[in-house]
Amino acid sequence: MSQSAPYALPFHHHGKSKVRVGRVWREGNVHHMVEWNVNTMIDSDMEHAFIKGENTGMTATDTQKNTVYVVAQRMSQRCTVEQFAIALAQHFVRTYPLVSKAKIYVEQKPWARVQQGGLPHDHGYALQGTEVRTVYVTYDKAGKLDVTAGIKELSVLKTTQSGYEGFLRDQYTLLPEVNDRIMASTVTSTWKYTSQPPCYDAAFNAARGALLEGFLGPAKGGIYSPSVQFTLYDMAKILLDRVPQAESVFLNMPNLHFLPCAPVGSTFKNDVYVATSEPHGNIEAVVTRRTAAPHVSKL
Ligand SMILES: O=c1[nH]c(=O)c2[nH]c(=O)[nH]c2[nH]1
Repeated sequence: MSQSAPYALPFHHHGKSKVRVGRVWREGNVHHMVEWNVNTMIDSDMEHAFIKGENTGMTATDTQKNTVYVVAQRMSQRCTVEQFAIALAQHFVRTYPLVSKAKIYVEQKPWARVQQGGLPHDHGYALQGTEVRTVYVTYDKAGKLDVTAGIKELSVLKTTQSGYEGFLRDQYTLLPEVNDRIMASTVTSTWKYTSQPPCYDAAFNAARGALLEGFLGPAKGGIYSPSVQFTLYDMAKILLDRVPQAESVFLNMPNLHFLPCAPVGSTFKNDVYVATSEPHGNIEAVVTRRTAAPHVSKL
């Protein structure tokens, strides 16, 4: 760094946000489509741009955006969002000498093939739910690859098998203790892989299934939740059981309150609720294997 620079620049990176790409793989009449929202970020030796106003050697964010489409086209075989993010990160590090690390975050929109008369449609998709599949990949010059997969805003609700009792009471506490309430959340989770699973899609589906099972329990009867906290830990536990390549699970769980309602002229009869989204509780934790380093990530 320049001797004449009056202040240090301990951190900088630059990238392009929200690059939206659709990718279709046409296998005869059967087409496969994904939609990705890509965020690129690169660490590079570009102090001179900040301090001296010299852009020599800089990989412009416009170039990064263009590269998203180039690498999407290069993925000639159907691929997972993780494989795409890895290819993109490796491209930046391997192509540009001044780039020391690429950090790629991608959200996949929940397009799902429509079933028509019991048959999968050749080329027709519908949006499934609101949850988004995510991946955050980093790759550096030393060849260190980190893959953190996730799901954003998986909306879940159960009408019973949830309560909240035994908490501290003082002059500020109004909340009654209950052993039967509605529990609802939009779960955001990320899990970091120590090694590559045999199939990223299968690992994602297993993780999603684990989160749902931890929240809801078995189809018949469900499972009792004494708090969002306990359920969160259970969800992460099942995920770590089912996905052996995952080492650390981050979970963010808003507690979306359904408030018992007494309609005018009546009382609460376990049937009518005021549905709310704000204010909401917010419970967050990281659960890891004993030997693993935690990753804290809202991505
Ligand atoms: O499961 C819950 N955890 C809390 O921490 C909390 N706080 C609260 O008011 N209700 C709940 N419910």
